[in-house]
Amino acid sequence: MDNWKLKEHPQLSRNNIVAVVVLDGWGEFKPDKYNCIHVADTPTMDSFKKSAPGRWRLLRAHGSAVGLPTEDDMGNSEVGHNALGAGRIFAQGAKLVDLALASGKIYQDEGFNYIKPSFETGTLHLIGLLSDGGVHSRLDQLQLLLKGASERGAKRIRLHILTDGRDVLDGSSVGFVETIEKDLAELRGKGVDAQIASGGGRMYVTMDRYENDWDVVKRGWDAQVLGEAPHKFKSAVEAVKKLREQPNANDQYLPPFVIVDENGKAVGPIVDGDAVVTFNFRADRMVMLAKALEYEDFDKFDRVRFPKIRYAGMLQYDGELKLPSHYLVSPPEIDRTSGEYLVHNGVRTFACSETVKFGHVTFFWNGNRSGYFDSNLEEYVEIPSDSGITFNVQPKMKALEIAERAKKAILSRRFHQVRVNLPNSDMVGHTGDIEATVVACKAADEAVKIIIDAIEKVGGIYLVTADHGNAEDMVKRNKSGEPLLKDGNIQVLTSHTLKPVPIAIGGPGLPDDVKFRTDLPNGGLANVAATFINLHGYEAPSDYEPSLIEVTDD
Ligand SMILES: O=C(O)[C@@H](CO)OP(=O)(O)O
Ligand SMILES: [Mn+2]
Ligand SMILES: [Mn+2]
Repeated sequence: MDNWKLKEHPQLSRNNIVAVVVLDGWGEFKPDKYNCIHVADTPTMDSFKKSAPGRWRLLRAHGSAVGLPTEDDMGNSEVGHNALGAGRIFAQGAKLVDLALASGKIYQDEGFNYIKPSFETGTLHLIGLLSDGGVHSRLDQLQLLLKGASERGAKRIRLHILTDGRDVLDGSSVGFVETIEKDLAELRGKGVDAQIASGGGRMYVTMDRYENDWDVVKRGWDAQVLGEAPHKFKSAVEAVKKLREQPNANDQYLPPFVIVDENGKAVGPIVDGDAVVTFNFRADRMVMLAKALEYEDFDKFDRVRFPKIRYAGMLQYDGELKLPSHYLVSPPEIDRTSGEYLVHNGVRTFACSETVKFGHVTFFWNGNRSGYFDSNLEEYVEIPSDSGITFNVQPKMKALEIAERAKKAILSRRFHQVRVNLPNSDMVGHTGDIEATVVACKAADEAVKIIIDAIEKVGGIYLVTADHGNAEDMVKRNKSGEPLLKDGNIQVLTSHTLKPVPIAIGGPGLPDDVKFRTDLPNGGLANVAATFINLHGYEAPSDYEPSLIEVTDD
């Protein structure tokens, strides 16, 4: 690729300072007491809405608009930020794995053939998130993989499960474990020695991200590899049921457990000669474990034992690090992202969030690629997140710090694009704590105000949007939209939603005649990159989804 030069925009000038703000988990929904954004005091975001339709509108952020298999798939940060940064819609991991399983190609490709020799004398270990959430993994894909691997010679299989409660309702873990236990029993009926070997809640065991807290990965390592955990059970159904009885227990944070035989011995530690597959397709929360499983040199925690295994990821999780080096399905090839174009055209970028979302505006934004395109033109700042807490205890998180850092970058006039992710509505929404989520939404709104004020001072432009819904609806509903009661109680929705997200543009640098086009009613997140490329004074590459704006002459 040598033609990185973007054409100058015929009407919009270059060298503007453009703030690109992504509110994580901020969708649009009717006023309702379970709509935390509506309940919260959010004057800044509300004020944008008044400029509709010309400078405020809604965007699609789920399903096919972000490359997911069906319109029932809620949006998520990975696919959302991929679309925002890349300006095009790519078939995403969930879909690519579906296709590879349906065609059987998954069993013909390099990754599976790499692990297969271990089936002869070793065990096949499958590690991943056990739910049908479709954000990080999917139960039906795991079921197909179990069947497919056993038909192709895996004689001893151990499953290391992570319970969800974040992409699906809390408490649903029991049902998922029961379902997979049935599949394993069927396999045993066919002579395959298959069982669950360990488990734990995704947020407490294994699925940390962006190196926020290595202890999370270590707890998983101890259970999965060493066969050691504070809790030991004879069966996983019993484990999950019992551990959920502890005060304040929930699926996301279940402590690690191992399954033991009648002599109290762990049934499935990972040992030399075994094969391991991490079956999540989504990258961010698997990269840390992938490093622990693959890197010879590793100093993040004491692994005690580093077994000689054949390891493959469901996908390759990091295209820059080529991690893991073996994988069952090739990841989407998200190339020529907006960030790469901007550096080739001399546009200077500053990106910032706190640890738990830092990779969203860098790694995901740049097409699942770590590092800078050009460190002379880019600066990425990570504000350390609190670790070891659930964010309902600190619903303001680091929103203020992120906004202040962005403000400084804007006022310095050193950057053309100042890009941030404000995590509050998403991270606190996932805790299911409605009161705290209201506080979170207000904090995010205040952070937006700080950034907008800075843009005002430098005569710049702002573009404020979100990656998917979450805090705007915190209750499970029936088909007619009423809360779906269970035993007379509402069921708190901890997951993302299918709702559209707002986008607002403005600022003193935005010419009066710039408005949202009216001919893109189905516009989605992938249309945003061309939009901000225009705001930087350039035409977007011709194969990008069209820009949302036009320069009118009235
Ligand atoms: O926390 C996460 O991993 C997901 C939900 O599973 O949220 P987000 O896509 O917003 O990062
Ligand atoms: Mn998100
Ligand atoms: Mn989320």
